[in-house]
Amino acid sequence: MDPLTLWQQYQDWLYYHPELKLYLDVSRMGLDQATVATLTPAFQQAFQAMAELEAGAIANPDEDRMVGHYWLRDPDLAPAPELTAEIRATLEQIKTFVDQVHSGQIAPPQGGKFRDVISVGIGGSALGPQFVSQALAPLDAPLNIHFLDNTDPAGFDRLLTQLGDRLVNSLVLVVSKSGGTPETCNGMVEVAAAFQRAGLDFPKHAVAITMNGSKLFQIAQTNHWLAIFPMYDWVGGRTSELSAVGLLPAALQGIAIEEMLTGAKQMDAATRVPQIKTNPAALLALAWYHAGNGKGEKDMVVLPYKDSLQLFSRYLQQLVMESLGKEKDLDGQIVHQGIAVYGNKGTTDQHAYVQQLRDGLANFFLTFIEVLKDRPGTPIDVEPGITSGDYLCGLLLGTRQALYDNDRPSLTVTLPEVTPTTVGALIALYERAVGLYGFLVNVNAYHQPGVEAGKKAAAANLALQLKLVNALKQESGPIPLIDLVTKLGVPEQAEMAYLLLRHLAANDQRVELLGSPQTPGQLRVVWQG
Ligand SMILES: O=P(O)(O)OC[C@H]1O[C@](O)(CO)[C@@H](O)[C@@H]1O
Repeated sequence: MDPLTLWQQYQDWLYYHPELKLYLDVSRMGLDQATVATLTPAFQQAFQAMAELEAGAIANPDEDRMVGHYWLRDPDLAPAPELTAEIRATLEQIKTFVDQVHSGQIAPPQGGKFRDVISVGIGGSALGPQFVSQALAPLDAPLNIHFLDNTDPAGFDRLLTQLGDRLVNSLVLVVSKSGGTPETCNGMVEVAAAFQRAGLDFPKHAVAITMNGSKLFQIAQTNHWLAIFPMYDWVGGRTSELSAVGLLPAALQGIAIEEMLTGAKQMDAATRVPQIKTNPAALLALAWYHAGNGKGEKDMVVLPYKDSLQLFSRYLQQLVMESLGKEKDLDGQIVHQGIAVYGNKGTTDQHAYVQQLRDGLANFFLTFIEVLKDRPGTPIDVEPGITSGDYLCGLLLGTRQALYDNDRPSLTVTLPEVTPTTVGALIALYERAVGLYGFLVNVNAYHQPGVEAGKKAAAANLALQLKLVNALKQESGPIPLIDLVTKLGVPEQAEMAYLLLRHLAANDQRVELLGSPQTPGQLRVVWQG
C-alpha cells in the first residue's frame, strides 16, 4: 500500500481508549472488512461465551471449574455474594498486612523491619510478580523482592549467599495455588533450612499464598506462619497477577495495587464490548487468528521498546502458550493448537534476531509495545535536537516500516507511560484476548494437562532413582548397569537409569560409575556408602 493509503488504513483500524490513553494499531496485520465479516459469527459466539464465563459458567470444563479472574478487579461481577465478599476481604487482608509490615507492626523477631522479600513460586506464581516488579517497583521500594522460581540448588545458594545476614530482615512468600508444586516445595525446604542454619525462626518470617486446605496451607497453619492468603480454584496461575499472588508482593514493594486493579477494570469494560472493531481484545484475537490462519502458523514476537517491560514476553509465554497450546479442542478433536511467543525488548533485539525477522523466515507477526513517555524529568540531547528517547521511538517505527516493506505483519500497543494503571490494563487486555482467541479456536484455555504429563514422568524417574540406590546398597561391589536394571525388573529403563546415576555420581561421591563414559552400556556402578 502507498503511504497515504496506509495512513487511511491506520486511521480506519485504530483503537484508542480515552481514559487509559492506550492505542492499538493493527493496520499492518493485513486485515480487511472481508476478514471481519467472515469471522463475525465466530466472534459473536465468543462474545456470548465470554459473557457466560464472567457470569460464572463452568468455562473450564476439563477441571469442572469457573473462570473468575475478571471478578478480582470488579468483585460485584462474581456470581455469588460470598465470592464478592471473599475477594474484597482478601484485598483488605493484603492492605492491612502490608501496612503492618511497612509500619513495623509486623516485624522480624530480632527487631527492625522487613527489608527483603524472598518469593518462592514458579510459573504463574512467579512470572506475573516478576514482570510487575521489573515494570513498577520504585527505586526506593520499602522492600526489595528476590525470586526463587526453580529447583536449582545453585540458584538457592546464590540468592541466600547474596542475602547473607539480611535473612534476619527477610519475609518469605511461598506461593503455590495447588500447594504441592515440587519446585516450590523444594524452595520452601531450602529456604527454611537456611533460616534454621542462621538460627532464625522460619515461621515468623513466612507467608503462604495458596488454596484453602492445600498441603502448603496445612504446613503454614500447623506451624503458625505469619499469614496465609487465599488462592481460589477459579483463578488460574497464569491469570493470577491480580489476585493475592501478584497483589501482595506488589504492595509490599510500594506499588499502587488499587491502580493496577482500576486499570484492569477499565480495560475489562472495553474488552466486554461485543463488537470486533471497538473491542481491543477482539482486535488482537482477530489479528492473531488472521496471521496464523487460526492454527498458530505465525509466531507472536513480542518486543516492548521499554527496558521495564522486558519480562512481558516471558509473562505472555505462559499466558498465551499454556492457555492455547492444546492437543484437543473442546469437541475432543486432535488439533495441536497454540501460538508460540518469544521476544525480549527493543531496540536490543534489533541487534540479535531482527535480521531473520526482516529478511529470513516469514513465520511470525511482531507485537510492538510502545511507551510514549520516555522518562520522568528533563531529557538531554544526544545529538542536536534529538534525545535517546527519540532514537527509541524512531527505531521502533523504523523497524515496523522495514518489516512492513518486506511483507512482515506487525501490531502495536501504545501506552502513554508505564504506570500501575497501564500495566493492569495491559495484563487485562491480553487475558481477554487469549480468552476470546481460545473460544475462536474452540479450546479450553484454562487447564494445562500437558504440564501434568511432565510432572508424572518426573515423579516416576525419582522413584526409579530411589530404587536404584537401594538396590546398589545391597550389592557387595560394582555391578554392571545392565545387571542392576535387570535385577530391578526394569531392563527397558537402562538409559534412564544410566542418566539418573550419572547425575548422582556427579553430586554424591558414594555413587561411582566405573568404565568409559564413551560406552555407557558397559559401565559398572558401585555404592561407596
Ligand atoms: O501455583 P502452583 O499451583 O504451584 O502452580 C505453578 C504453575 O504450575 C502450573 O500449574 C503448570 O505449569 C501453572 O499453571 C502454574 O502457574
